[in-house]
Amino acid sequence: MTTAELATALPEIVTAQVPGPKSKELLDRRDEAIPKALCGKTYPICIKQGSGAMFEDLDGNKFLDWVGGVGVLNIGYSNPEVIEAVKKQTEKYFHTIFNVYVHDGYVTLAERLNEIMPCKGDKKKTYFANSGAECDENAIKIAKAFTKRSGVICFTGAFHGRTNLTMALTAKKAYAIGMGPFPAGIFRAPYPYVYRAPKGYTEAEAIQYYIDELQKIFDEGAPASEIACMIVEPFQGEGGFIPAPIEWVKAVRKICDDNGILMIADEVQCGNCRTGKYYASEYWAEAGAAPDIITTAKSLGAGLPISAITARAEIMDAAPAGTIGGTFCGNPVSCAAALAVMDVMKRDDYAGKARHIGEVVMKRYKELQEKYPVIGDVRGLGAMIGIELVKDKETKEPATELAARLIQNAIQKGLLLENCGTAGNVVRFLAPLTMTDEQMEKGLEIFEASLKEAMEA
Ligand SMILES: Cc1ncc(COP(=O)(O)O)c(C=O)c1O
Repeated sequence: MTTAELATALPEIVTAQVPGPKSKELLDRRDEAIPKALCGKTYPICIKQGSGAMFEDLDGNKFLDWVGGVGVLNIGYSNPEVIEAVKKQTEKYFHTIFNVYVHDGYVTLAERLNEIMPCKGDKKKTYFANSGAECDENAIKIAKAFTKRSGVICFTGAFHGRTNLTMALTAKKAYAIGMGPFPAGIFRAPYPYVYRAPKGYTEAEAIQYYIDELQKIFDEGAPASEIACMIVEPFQGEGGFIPAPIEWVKAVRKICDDNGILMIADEVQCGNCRTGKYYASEYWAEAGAAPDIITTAKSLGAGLPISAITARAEIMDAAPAGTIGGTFCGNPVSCAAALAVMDVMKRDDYAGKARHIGEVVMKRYKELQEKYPVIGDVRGLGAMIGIELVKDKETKEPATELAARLIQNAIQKGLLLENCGTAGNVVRFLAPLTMTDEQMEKGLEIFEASLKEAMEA
């Protein structure tokens, strides 16, 4: 099958079981060659080629991908314009070390991001790193340099990466076992998940509860004058696909303004058109609560490693020479890919595509919520949607095994899904925004059939 044919194909299993024989052989070799920590058994899938929202495995099974490389493939697999830009760049040079000799792609990409990033201020600057963890870590270093303070506030459910500092900010304890000691001065407040606020609260009361909990850090943890920054995911990803309510964001903005604290929006997963805006912080800016610093990665380079930190010039210029930078940061091939991604996403209105897909999927998920008592909360922003499985709507007890069975069933029918959330009971929707309407319908059909089977097991 050609990649052009694959882009519009429908999910279909051609071997009786996943994994088929060719994939099985590679999986066995993987188990011998790669650390156990990276050899999970949930996804017995080996890719041969991808196109649009589809990929084909080594055995010819065709999958519709609703995971999208965990937010990396907003523009789909192997976009031809990105391929062309990467080819052109590789024919010129692969690498320069930016602080020794400058290349045009780095500067142009920075200028383009400075224009569109909805953070506070007029004159902005951007610095590039290689991954989500690196951009978050560097945003915090820059915030410390600017404020001359060392404290950092993060939130429950947060995921910011796996370097020593970002691991300390990441909430999931299992990811950090035996990895300490971690840096001092990190404080954690509850992320404003209204659905799980103390029983009986109205939405407004729940938001106030989360604001009060945040304030407690200043009373019990550290004075506000010692805090450099707060780092928040506008739409929490790994923690369970939860949008931060705008009234809470406005209150956080005020707390930051009143106390000289910088507000960092981590758009590593939710950025690059996923939520129906180019960056989710646009929703905050429209409400008068723009963050000071925005970090992004994943779909920025369509799969090539690149991440960005953008803020007003006075913040970015506070980092002394030598404190930021790295050999591969702003690699020319990654910058070329990111520039092509931005051209395509702006020209073809990818934010609009996310709104369209989001509307259709959300409507269907809400119908499923009415129909099946195992579906608790359903929430989303654009095409970033979480559907939560519970044992009982009243108690909201997580149905973790049910989510695992649903995912397994869907894989056998050609739909790739992934879970998230502290209990692993939220199924996330992160399909490439290139998905056709026909593929979306087929995916929704498979989703419901897989859920029904999982409930009957
Ligand atoms: C919100 C957020 N921040 C940071 C990261 C870390 O990114 P990376 O895995 O590229 O280091 C992730 C990864 O999933 C993420 O979702």
